[in-house]
Amino acid sequence: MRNPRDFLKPLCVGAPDPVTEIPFPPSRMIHFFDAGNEKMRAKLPDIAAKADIVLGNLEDAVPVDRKEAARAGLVEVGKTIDLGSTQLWTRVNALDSPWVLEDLTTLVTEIGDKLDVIMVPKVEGAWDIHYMDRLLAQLESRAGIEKPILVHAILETAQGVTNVEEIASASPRMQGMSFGPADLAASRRMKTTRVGGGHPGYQTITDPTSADDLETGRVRSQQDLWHYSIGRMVDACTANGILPFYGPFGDIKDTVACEVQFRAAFLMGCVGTWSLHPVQIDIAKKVFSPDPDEVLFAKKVIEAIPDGRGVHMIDGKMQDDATWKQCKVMVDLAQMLAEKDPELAEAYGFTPAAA
Ligand SMILES: CC(=O)SCCNC(=O)CCNC(=O)[C@H](O)C(C)(C)COP(=O)(O)OP(=O)(O)OC[C@H]1O[C@@H](n2cnc3c(N)ncnc32)[C@H](O)[C@@H]1OP(=O)(O)O
Ligand SMILES: O=CC(=O)O
Ligand SMILES: [Mg+2]
Repeated sequence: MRNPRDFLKPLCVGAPDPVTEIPFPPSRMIHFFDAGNEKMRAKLPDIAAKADIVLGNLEDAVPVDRKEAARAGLVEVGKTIDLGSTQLWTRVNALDSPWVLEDLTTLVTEIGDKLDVIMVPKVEGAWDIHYMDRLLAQLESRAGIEKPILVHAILETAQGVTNVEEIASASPRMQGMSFGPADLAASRRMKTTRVGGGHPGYQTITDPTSADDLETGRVRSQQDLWHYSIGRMVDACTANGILPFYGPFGDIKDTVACEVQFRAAFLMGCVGTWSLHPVQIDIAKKVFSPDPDEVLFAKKVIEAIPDGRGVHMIDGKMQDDATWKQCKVMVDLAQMLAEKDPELAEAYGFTPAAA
């Protein structure tokens, strides 16, 4: 284990100092695009105006013969497109692939000052983050980068889930984690063919009403395949001051199920999700911006209990120190989002000056 006193020292002479706090700007959706696809690249300024984070994907979904085009397209994006306050991320190829070294070398050297976060797929343990940590420090030093590039791990292998706590605490560069249900399903030998969401076969059933009739009157209920792993990810991230995200939802046309999957993750503590298609940006924005009625109630609780202590009845519900803290989480998030979005500021009842 590293000497804890060295944890916040750069891992290469001339590299920037690690951050002490992970920044938490609006992060409701990480919008994936293929920078090698000219059509998608052309849409990026409009997409960036709506999305909190845009991510140039170099890994899965980019075919082998277009890996270099995707990388070169992302360099062009970084050099030529002004994304305003929208963050620019990338997902590099996996650490066991032949492309990742060139991904990292090229991107840090060419647009390292524009990249906020590098998403690393198929992270299995702290050793993968340690590799990234040292290499990024060397590349940052060589390129004269002043702000450290942060690292985001995808939780998408059985070994990654087993080691989730050590991954979350492996480096001060760790910005957060995304849940990757597609690769995780394959890694675990789950018998599914989907990218996220539920499965009609994963159910519970009530007892039979009679021994002779096993069919009628029994209620079946579809269960959440991902609850356990998302819960572990949320706890590991939050315990280490980093941010948990849900990942992809592949049934682009099923906007209803997408919204349900996103909302389950939001309620469990995720701060955002991936959007794979422009239609998912609006779903993510709706779900990961807290409901105005909940925010108004939370504001009422905070106003009614200025010191956050004791027991109170508000609208027939018991409130105490713990509910006050929940309300504070809700209002702080609402305030942060309202600063970016005047419509939300109005819905949440913040005057522009207070927002
Ligand atoms: C398991 C994982 O690893 S998930 C992460 C990896 N996967 C990805 O990154 C996938 C990203 N998304 C995509 O490639 C596409 O959205 C697809 C393949 C899913 C669907 O694409 P299409 O069939 O072209 O969708 P559709 O016809 O509805 O597209 C409408 C328009 O939106 C554009 N568009 C689609 N997806 C995106 C996107 N992610 N970003 C920007 N523009 C997009 C299309 O180019 C098309 O433009 P046009 O109207 O000018 O022709
Ligand atoms: O990369 C994401 C996944 O679900 O796999
Ligand atoms: Mg994956």
